[in-house]
Amino acid sequence: MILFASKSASRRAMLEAADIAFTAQPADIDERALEASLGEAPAPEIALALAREKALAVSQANPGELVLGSDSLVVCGDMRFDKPADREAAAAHLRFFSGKVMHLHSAAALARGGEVLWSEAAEARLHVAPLSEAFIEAYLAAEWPEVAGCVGVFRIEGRGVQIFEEIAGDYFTILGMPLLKVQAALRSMGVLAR
Ligand SMILES: Nc1nc2c(ncn2[C@@H]2O[C@H](COP(=O)(O)OP(=O)(O)OP(=O)(O)O)[C@@H](O)[C@H]2O)c(=O)[nH]1
Repeated sequence: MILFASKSASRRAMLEAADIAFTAQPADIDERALEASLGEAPAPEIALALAREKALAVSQANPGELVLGSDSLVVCGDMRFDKPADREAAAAHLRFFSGKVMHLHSAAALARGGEVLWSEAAEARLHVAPLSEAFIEAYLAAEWPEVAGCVGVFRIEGRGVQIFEEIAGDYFTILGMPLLKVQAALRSMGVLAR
């Protein structure tokens, strides 16, 4: 059994589908302050730092437990995006993404006793179709507020597919965590049977 330092429903669903036993204990860290302190570090490094900090925070509070943390962020053009603050921000994000390539970086980290044992990041590239105002309004009418908790303002398992013309990358990375890498790490640690 591992501790999962996440409130993300889609990440928890991934672990359940993979039959990875966990107890959820979301990390209480100031993600935006940590992200701001990293300045213009490369996006994978920011996602890794946040995933590590979430795992470390919960591992320090639970000595002896193996803790998994994860984080996702989007880079598009020269801008970095987290989850939309409100519906207006969601529409603004979609307007900006229109016709561009969205780089979705997801990272995961495993920690025990306040020490990071493993961490990795993965990137998916999602080519966004030209999005009209009419489409954005209809899309948010259907998908808000469900996508309020989604970086990139989409649920790939839902109507998010309508936004894209082409996707390159791992499905789980897009959902929010590089699950295949997490599974391999847990197997290498003997937590999961091979
Ligand atoms: N359902 C769904 N969620 C997505 C998708 N893409 C990204 N997300 C979610 O977007 C969120 C990214 O925000 P984060 O700050 O990394 O994580 P969080 O939701 O705050 O949860 P924590 O792990 O507790 O930090 C995560 O919950 C991802 O699972 C998708 O296609 N479908």
